[in-house]
Amino acid sequence: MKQKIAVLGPGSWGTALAKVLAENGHDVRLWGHEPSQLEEINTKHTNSRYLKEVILPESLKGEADLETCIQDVDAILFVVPTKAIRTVARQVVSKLTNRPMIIHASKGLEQGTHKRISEVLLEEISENKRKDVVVLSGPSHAEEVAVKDITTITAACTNLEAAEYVQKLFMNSYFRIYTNDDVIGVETGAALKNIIALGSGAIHGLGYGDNAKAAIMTRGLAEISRLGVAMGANPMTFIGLSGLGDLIVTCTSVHSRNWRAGDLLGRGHKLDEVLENMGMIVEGVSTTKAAVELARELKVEMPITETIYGVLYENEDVKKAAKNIMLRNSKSEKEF
Ligand SMILES: NC(=O)c1ccc[n+]([C@@H]2O[C@H](COP(=O)([O-])OP(=O)(O)OC[C@H]3O[C@@H](n4cnc5c(N)ncnc54)[C@H](O)[C@@H]3O)[C@@H](O)[C@H]2O)c1
Ligand SMILES: O=P(O)(O)OC[C@H](O)CO
Repeated sequence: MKQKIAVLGPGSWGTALAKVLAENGHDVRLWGHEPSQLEEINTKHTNSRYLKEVILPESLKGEADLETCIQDVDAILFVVPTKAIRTVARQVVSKLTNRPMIIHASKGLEQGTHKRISEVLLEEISENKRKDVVVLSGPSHAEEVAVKDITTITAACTNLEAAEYVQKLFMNSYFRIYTNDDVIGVETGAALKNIIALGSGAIHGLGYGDNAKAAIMTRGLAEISRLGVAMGANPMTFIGLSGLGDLIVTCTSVHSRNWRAGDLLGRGHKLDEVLENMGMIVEGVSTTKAAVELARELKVEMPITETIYGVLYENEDVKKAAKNIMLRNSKSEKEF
């Protein structure tokens, strides 16, 4: 059934997801705070800063006024960077007139609180103002979804009916959605893979080969799972789309902003310079800080994440860091 949907965040991912929804016949409005970008979406049907050469459906409307955008919608999809989730949720809650389904497709952990995004949304949008909160996550670069390349991702909610509602909204011949009830596992896999992608890019930038890439992905998955399980996740979720699947795509694709940022760091560029040139969100940088703090608090060993933290926040030399991690005390692969 045709649904009215507000998409908040007209960056690469918000635009690609809004395009899928509009192509599926839904009434979609895309909200952002850059008037010229919304004007471009409405007149030229493009969003050239984020998705070059992609033509958007004419039915997809850009909307500058948040209140108008969320008026009477069946669902609201949050796709702003993690650092903006709480602020945007607060803006939304004061303007809600009905009880929409809340969906989010962002990947990260909140700075300071270390909360998952769905936790922030549940905290800010009280139950009487919304239906469930559903997480959308998996191996999916916006650039490929926007040209209808085949993609599979996960819709997660403890209420499977809500996850199935979201599955139906998005499913089509190039975009396949699976459901999952392990929200913690799906969100932690999504957030933490960006840290490992930074490392995988750095390894490439330093000139190491495929063995090193396989090593960081495999041992990275081990530490993602360790922290995720300590947070309450089902370990099996980490070999699914939102875990291993997303780790593979982010650690191997040139589309990945996290991988590209890591590659530049490996080549000796400074973090500030890398982030300035990227022009889009690189979630792994702030997630590294939140993950290290959380791992220390929960007493979970995360040597790769700690090493990347040293490079990002303590000015450690990336070349030396790569050597040092290889020379840590020997251990068994079976130690979880
Ligand atoms: N790009 C992808 O392929 C992809 C895929 C899956 C998930 N994600 C996740 O989606 C989230 C968004 O990523 P993206 O790639 O679209 O980022 P982006 O940098 O391309 O775009 C971010 C958008 O959010 C807007 N924004 C930022 N702060 C805002 C605020 N306070 N209020 C309103 N709008 C604000 C920006 O104007 C921009 O339109 C991230 O968490 C990312 O990890 C991205
Ligand atoms: O471009 P990245 O590194 O933010 O990754 C995008 C998506 O999360 C890949 O699934």
